Amino acid sequence: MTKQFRIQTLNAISGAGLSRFPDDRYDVGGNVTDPDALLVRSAKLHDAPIPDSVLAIARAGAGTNNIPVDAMTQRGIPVFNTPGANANAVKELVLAGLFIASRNLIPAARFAHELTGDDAEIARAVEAGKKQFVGFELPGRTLGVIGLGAIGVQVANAALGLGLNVVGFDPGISVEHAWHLSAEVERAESMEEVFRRADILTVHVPLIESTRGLVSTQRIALMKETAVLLNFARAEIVDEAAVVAALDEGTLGGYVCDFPSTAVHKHPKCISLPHLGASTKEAERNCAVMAVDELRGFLEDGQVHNAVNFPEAVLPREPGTRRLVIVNQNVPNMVGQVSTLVAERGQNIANLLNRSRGDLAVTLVDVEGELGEDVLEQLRAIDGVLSARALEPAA
Ligand SMILES: NC(=O)c1ccc[n+]([C@@H]2O[C@H](COP(=O)([O-])OP(=O)(O)OC[C@H]3O[C@@H](n4cnc5c(N)ncnc54)[C@H](O)[C@@H]3O)[C@@H](O)[C@H]2O)c1
Ligand SMILES: O=C(O)[C@H](O)COP(=O)(O)O
Repeated sequence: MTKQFRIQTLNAISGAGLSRFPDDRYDVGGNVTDPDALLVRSAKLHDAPIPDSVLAIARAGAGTNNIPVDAMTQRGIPVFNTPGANANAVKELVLAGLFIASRNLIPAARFAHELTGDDAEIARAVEAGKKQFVGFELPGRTLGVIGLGAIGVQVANAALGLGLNVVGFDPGISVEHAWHLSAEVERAESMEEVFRRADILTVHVPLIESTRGLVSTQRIALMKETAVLLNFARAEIVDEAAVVAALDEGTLGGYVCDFPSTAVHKHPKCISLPHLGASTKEAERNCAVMAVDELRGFLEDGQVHNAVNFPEAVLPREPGTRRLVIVNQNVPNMVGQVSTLVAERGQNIANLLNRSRGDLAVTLVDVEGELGEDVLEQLRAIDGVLSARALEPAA
């Protein structure tokens, strides 16, 4: 039996999320063809053809740099992500990174793993060898945080609890995140100030053109020679060649990141983890649940919540009406043309919502009576309409 919606998953997505797609109406899986929506984690979609059937893409996670967002916007396809759903998991790994760096934990564990002999010999080797792993304590040191979004705020607040001084920089901090940021976090006047002052510096910005190579040769040169750089955001935010050069010259103390590469994974002053930031059961569940709910909201009701390229458009369904979901360019007279078209058919509009973001707008129109393919053809023919769908009556 053909089901109403088809979802193609391009990564392993938590069952706690997938089970929210009602079985009787959704076909879900990696082999689904002609999907209405794609559900991904880190799968790279830039070079993959996105089928014409796709109405929406959801990223069960934070970063959408693996998705051609601009091209999807041009096609009128919303790209959803799951803000904050994995922030605690990343915060915990960043804290682990702090301790890994301050107490030389990975080389120390490697040393212990390599010990040979009987217990007495091991005990002697431990006492002789441990001095090479002497670390430093965190209270009184300064943590610099670049990017105070869902993750940066949690890292900053938790670091205060460990006795660190925290200095942060985020010119675009949201009101929501500012509310959650402890007043004890000092606001830096510039990014450079953070680089200069930090004993440990951590970056929590998205990978976009303006953040690519943000940790550059020039900025690393501002850092203390003993400073440690943490990168649990994206590899490309850091100029790896510049980091390796500074580590080799002794002008940077260490680099801990979530992104192994040929440049860093074997470097004696680098610790890299295999992109584990969001890999907890809790984060995987949170992200999947949120992403599935976002997709269902859009497919079933035309609602847009947490899209990175679309305006928020949330309008409760009007019982008994059919809904037109129109994605259009944000130009004058779109709503006028849509409502005229409906009125000329002698149909009443029970409810209407028009929301815009940049060059794009979403128009939801709840209409009394039938809506056939003809009205959709007419809507799609309007200059500036990118897509139009009609949804069955709400219960
Ligand atoms: N390692 C992992 O597994 C993992 C997991 C989750 C997220 N991430 C990465 O971390 C990034 C941040 O996640 P988030 O949930 O905190 O996102 P978020 O959108 O809540 O926060 C990002 C913050 O960065 C700020 N920002 C952007 N450009 C900046 C700049 N040039 N200087 C200073 N601040 C700037 C924004 O204003 C925003 O407040 C994601 O985009 C993703 O790439 C990695
Ligand atoms: O941006 C994110 O949310 C993280 O990088 C997590 O990626 P993952 O879902 O592939 O673990």
